[in-house]
Amino acid sequence: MAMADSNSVSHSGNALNLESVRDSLIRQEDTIVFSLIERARYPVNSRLYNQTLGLVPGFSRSLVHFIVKETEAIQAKAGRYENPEENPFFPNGLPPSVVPTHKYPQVLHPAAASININEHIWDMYFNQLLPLFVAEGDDGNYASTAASDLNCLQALSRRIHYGKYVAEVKFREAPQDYEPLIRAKDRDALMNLLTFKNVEEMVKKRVAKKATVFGQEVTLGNNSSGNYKIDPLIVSHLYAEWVMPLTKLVEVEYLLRRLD
Ligand SMILES: O=C(O)C(=O)C[C@]1(C(=O)O)C=C[C@@H](O)C=C1
Repeated sequence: MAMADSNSVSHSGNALNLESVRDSLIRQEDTIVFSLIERARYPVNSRLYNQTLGLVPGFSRSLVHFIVKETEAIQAKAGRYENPEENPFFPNGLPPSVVPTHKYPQVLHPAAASININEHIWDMYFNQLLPLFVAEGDDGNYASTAASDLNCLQALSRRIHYGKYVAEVKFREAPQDYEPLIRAKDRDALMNLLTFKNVEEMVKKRVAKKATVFGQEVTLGNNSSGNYKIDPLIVSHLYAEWVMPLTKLVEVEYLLRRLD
């Protein structure tokens, strides 16, 4: 029988420890790599991101902004943001959930809810990452392209904000090491303490390998074309330059609030 994957602490009921939290990060790599492969099906479609075209009557921002905001509103009604692992890109004015509340385990310090770096993730994704891996051109598939963008954004956001759980585990495992640094508000020392260079090297190699495996042309013969749907080097660059540094930023922000 297939087992439900333990993609998240809030669903798995697993003990919270560094291994289980890292397992979740590893599983989330699959989601991120697949979401990028899906987005790469479409060309850049830059009209989607242009604020000045006025594509949506009465809405002054870009079409992608409109689609993300409206999608988040319906997902909020269905309870998505009741899950402490999920953070909206447009938190202001979101409608409340209309479905029965699910009891998510209270793992995090309540201050976790005040940490949302999605503005940063939005900027990184559209201005730095996207131009690296999509083709030039415009095929008019704006709604589908925006849905793909939202999948990428949500997968990246979930992974990066998962730093809250990583930080909670690290704090619980060594409060005597973290507490003095938190009291001294010493960001640099906290950053050093929570950094494992060897783990980061493994993550970079593994995500590049996943991009190679998931993004290869599958044929029935054994002639591999050597073409990948997303360049494995771009995926490891994404992790090295943005995903891991932003996860660590979330970890530091969380720890700084951990004793409040
Ligand atoms: O695995 C950890 O310990 C994490 O904090 C996660 C992570 C990452 O983002 O992948 C971040 C910092 C560490 O240096 C190693 C990896």
